[in-house]
Amino acid sequence: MVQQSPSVRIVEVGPRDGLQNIRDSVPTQTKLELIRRLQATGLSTIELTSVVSPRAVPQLKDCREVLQDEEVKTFLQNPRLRLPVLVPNEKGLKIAIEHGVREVAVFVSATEGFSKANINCTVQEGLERAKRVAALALATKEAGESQIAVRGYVSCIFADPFDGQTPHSAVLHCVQELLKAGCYEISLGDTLGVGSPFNVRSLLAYLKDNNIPLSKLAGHFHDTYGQAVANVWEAYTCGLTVFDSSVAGLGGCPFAPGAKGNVATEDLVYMFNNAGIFTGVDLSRLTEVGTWISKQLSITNSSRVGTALMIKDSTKLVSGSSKPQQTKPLQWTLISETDGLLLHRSGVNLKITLNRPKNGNALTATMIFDITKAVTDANYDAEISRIIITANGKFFCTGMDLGKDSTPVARGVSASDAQYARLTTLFETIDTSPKVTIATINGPAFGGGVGLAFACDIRIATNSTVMTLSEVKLGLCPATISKYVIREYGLSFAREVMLSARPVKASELKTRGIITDVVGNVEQLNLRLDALLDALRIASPNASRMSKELIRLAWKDGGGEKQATGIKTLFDEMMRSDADGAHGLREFGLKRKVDWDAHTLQQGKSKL
Ligand SMILES: CC(C)(COP(=O)([O-])OP(=O)([O-])OC[C@H]1O[C@@H](n2cnc3c(N)ncnc32)[C@H](O)[C@@H]1OP(=O)([O-])[O-])[C@@H](O)C(=O)NCCC(=O)NCCSC(=O)C[C@@](C)(O)CC(=O)[O-]
Repeated sequence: MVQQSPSVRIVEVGPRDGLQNIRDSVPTQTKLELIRRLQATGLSTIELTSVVSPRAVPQLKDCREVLQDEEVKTFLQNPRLRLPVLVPNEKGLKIAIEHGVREVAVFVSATEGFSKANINCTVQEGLERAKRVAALALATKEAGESQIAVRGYVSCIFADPFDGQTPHSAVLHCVQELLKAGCYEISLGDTLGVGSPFNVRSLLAYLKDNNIPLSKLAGHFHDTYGQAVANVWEAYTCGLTVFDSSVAGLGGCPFAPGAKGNVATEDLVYMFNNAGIFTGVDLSRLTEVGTWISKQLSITNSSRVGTALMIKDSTKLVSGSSKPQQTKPLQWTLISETDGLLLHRSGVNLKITLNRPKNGNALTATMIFDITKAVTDANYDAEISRIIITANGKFFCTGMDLGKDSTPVARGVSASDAQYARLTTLFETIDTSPKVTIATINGPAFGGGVGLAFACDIRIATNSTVMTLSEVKLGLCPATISKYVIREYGLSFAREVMLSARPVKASELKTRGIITDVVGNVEQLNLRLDALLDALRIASPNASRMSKELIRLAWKDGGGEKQATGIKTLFDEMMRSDADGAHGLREFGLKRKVDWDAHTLQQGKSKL
């Protein structure tokens, strides 16, 4: 297969620029793991470390160990990878060469104040030093090997923390000198992160007018004022195609109070991907690296894209796949059909479909009995892990059957025990089910229909869904369902909607966290359900049951003796040698992920 070469090259500077300002020492193994993970995302240029004095940059005092690592050594020999190492002087260069480094980076500041503070010399002295290092590096040419490539950095291109604004001419001077010294590329660093697109365009135009080929320049923007992504885009439209960035936006500048790190690599990849500009980087893997390193360093992930994608991923479990159309639909087999109810089965999933659309799926006594029986049977079936309640037609469920022969009150009779018992048993059977229950709500719900949805663990819905506690309009109250409605809504909101019978739309239900996901239509709802069920394969059914029990204990007996005893019982149960935990931990030790659906189906025969 022909490999497409990236239209934009990203220079990942996380392991060096990103880490060097972190005060707590980062273990070498974490640095190595970061490099390995970054390389696996498709990034082909990664700045490995900096061979500097441990006194100057204590965080990178393990640069030799990093370069000596066997995997890094293999990377260094890979002709497809560029792995620059920052070297401040000849000593650093010598060490880098000894470790097989094939590309080094030299750096200067365009401004005197920062040069003095950062490398304790004038700009001119810094340039002389960089030139000496570059000359030595370029002179190095072992038998059969190409010479060492040299990249140049110019910092403070827009402003200096001590001197203020940087004149364009100061940047031009440094760029000219470094190019003359043999640097193949100069990275222009907005070290303080103060520049904006206007400054970028103005500087690049000036450099171009002064005969600096833009193909020799790279952009290195920090994000202090939130302009970094915009600056990269502006530089790209001006003609630059190489950009420095760091995963999770790692980095900072000790001389710029409040300075943010580098522009986040995730944000760049996302931006270029959206513009159809190929970076060669797998965004999803990169996001995982950003999340991982942020956790390792106990810092907030500064990548907006990384954070957004991480949240999206973490809600996938309850909200289904972000791309339902890419989910392979499950095969559902009809296993039973009664008056008003269909039962389908797919693997460990049982779907109960209310099938009385002409009457808005209002709950007849037969339906209540059949739903209760189906849930009860499933509760005892070791091969069922999840129960889905959904409906055919325009409505999800219009609640208790109000037909004239259906309710005692409609018949002019007061004896209501049987109806009370029916409804109570129905909702309680669902609510106390040890299985994961999912209401897949295809449209409006009223009264008992709301109760049906609220007795379930997870709710997903179409945007035509509206929930109405309409009982007061009929002179009734939401009696048996109140247990679940008030639990999920909370007292104040429950009071408001019970007393007003206000229809609550899907969008509001989503905002309130009642519905985890809203989709456009029933087809999408079915796909979203399948995606959700697929995502839940990672969860052990027994662990889910115990988790449900913990929630119940907190709800019913929070802070009390019963909760404490219940937690202890569940703790003991999960630690048993024959429990799911034993299997899960064994597989974890073998670095294997458990498909709990497959595992469940291997145990015993289904009763249904
Ligand atoms: C749903 C809309 C807005 C549709 O309003 P619409 O779109 O104008 O359609 P419609 O009214 O023509 O309804 C379509 C069909 O569904 C029937 N239908 C509809 N709902 C029921 C029902 N519950 N029971 C029996 N039949 C029902 C309705 O009678 C009609 O059948 P058709 O006349 O064509 O043969 C309207 O029909 C309506 O307002 N229905 C009543 C909804 C309601 O208020 N439900 C609450 C019931 S009380 C309850 O659930 C008590 C409980 C359980 O909470 C107590 C407790 O908690 O203990």
